[in-house]
Amino acid sequence: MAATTKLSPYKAEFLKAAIEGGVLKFGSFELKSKRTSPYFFNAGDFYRADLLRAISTAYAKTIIENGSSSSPIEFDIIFGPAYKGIPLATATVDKLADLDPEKYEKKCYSFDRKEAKDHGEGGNIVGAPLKGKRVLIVDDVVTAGTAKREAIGKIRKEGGIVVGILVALDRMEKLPAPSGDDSTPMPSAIGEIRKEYGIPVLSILTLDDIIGGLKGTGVDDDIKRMEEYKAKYKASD
Ligand SMILES: O=P(O)(O)OC[C@H]1O[C@H](OP(=O)(O)OP(=O)(O)O)[C@H](O)[C@@H]1O
Ligand SMILES: O=C(O)c1cc(=O)[nH]c(=O)[nH]1
Repeated sequence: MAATTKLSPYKAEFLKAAIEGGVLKFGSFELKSKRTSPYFFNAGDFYRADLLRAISTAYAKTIIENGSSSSPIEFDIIFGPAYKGIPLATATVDKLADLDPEKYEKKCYSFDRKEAKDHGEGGNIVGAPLKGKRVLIVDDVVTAGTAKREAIGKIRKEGGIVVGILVALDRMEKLPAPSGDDSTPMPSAIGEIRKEYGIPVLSILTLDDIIGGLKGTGVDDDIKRMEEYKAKYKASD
């Protein structure tokens, strides 16, 4: 892939790594929503060390960059919802400590079990205790928002304070309309979570970043299909 020019360097590097590593694919994919998408991002494929490094670096830089803006995300614990969120959250806290030890080396990670353990240490949270702590959720994507709401519920039940969510990709797409009519304007799942919980939901990349980052790289057909998909499913918020 030729170098991308419109994105900030860390976003462009992440996009390049995701495509070259086969994590971001182009073609025809059925989503959880049953929509047929011309692109698919599978965070379960970040299992190779160089790819894990690429995504944890991009998460860490998104946090650091946001931290220098007027609304910094201050947190004590990065929480990764089971299962795919677990390696993402642990790698991110490690990468943050590498990039800025003074600020991040005492930050912690934590994650949930899908099923509570009734022996040994018991419970359904592994890692740093959440009580009274500011918790940033790191995960792959938001589709309907169900898994994120569940994670927020678990964290709050343990006494943690959820301060934000960071995902790898914001697909910028609308929730399905109750009528099933795709032409009905609808908000995004990410937008609904922002409103409902009053927390920031950040992403490394958006669909617009992918389209913009790919322009001029000779994949015009993929770009066209993503633009058509966006025209059909873009959220109203
Ligand atoms: O419901 P949403 O918040 O929109 O998110 C969708 C989540 O669903 C999938 O993971 P899943 O919960 O199936 O768990 P897994 O990581 O074990 O695959 C996917 O990888 C997202 O993380
Ligand atoms: O909406 C989905 O099901 C979905 C889209 C995507 O790009 N990646 C993913 O893991 N799920």
